[in-house]
Amino acid sequence: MTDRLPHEKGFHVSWDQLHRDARALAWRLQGVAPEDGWRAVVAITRGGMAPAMIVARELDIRVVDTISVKSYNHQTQSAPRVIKSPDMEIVGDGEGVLIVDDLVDTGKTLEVVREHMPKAHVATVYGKPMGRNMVDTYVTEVSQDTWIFFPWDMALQYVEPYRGA
Ligand SMILES: O=P(O)(O)OC[C@H]1O[C@H](OP(=O)(O)OP(=O)(O)O)[C@H](O)[C@@H]1O
Ligand SMILES: Nc1nc2[nH]cnc2c(=O)[nH]1
Ligand SMILES: [Mg+2]
Repeated sequence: MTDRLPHEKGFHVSWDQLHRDARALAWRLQGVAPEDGWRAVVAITRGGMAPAMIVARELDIRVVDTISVKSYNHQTQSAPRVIKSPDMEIVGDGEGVLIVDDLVDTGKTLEVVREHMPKAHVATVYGKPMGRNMVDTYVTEVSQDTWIFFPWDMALQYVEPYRGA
């Protein structure tokens, strides 16, 4: 487990917001694409899968692979482990390849992923200051003491009105 600030704030992201932010990410990535476009997208599972799908759709990238890195159990972090690698025949050293994740926090996940594909372009939708240097392109920054809640971890539920009957 690593020392980290407690999460004092929550940043709740709806599907709609995620879609808009992932499209904004795709727009930026379009601006820095190699001349003949990105060769492939590698999603960091599981959180990178929905953003990677949206980016691949916007940029018409048909080759999509995954790398699976496990480090968090709820909000507790341990040393990241690669438990599934992408097809190295496709991604090679990462040249022309986009790596997509939902967020960077401490940057430890991306450190491990970058070792696999050193020349890849790393993109996340959200970022926190500690991991900022591990990302080439991202859209929205939140403070280090904020926990981001994604739509796949939430459900709509009834709330009591402020003033009861
Ligand atoms: O920058 P770091 O401190 O390494 O944290 C960022 C990673 O943590 C979360 O994944 P998690 O390990 O919770 O797995 P999941 O994507 O399967 O939910 C998130 O999706 C990033 O991949
Ligand atoms: N959902 C979620 N997963 C994370 N993994 C590391 N930081 C975060 C975060 O802020 N939110
Ligand atoms: Mg993840």
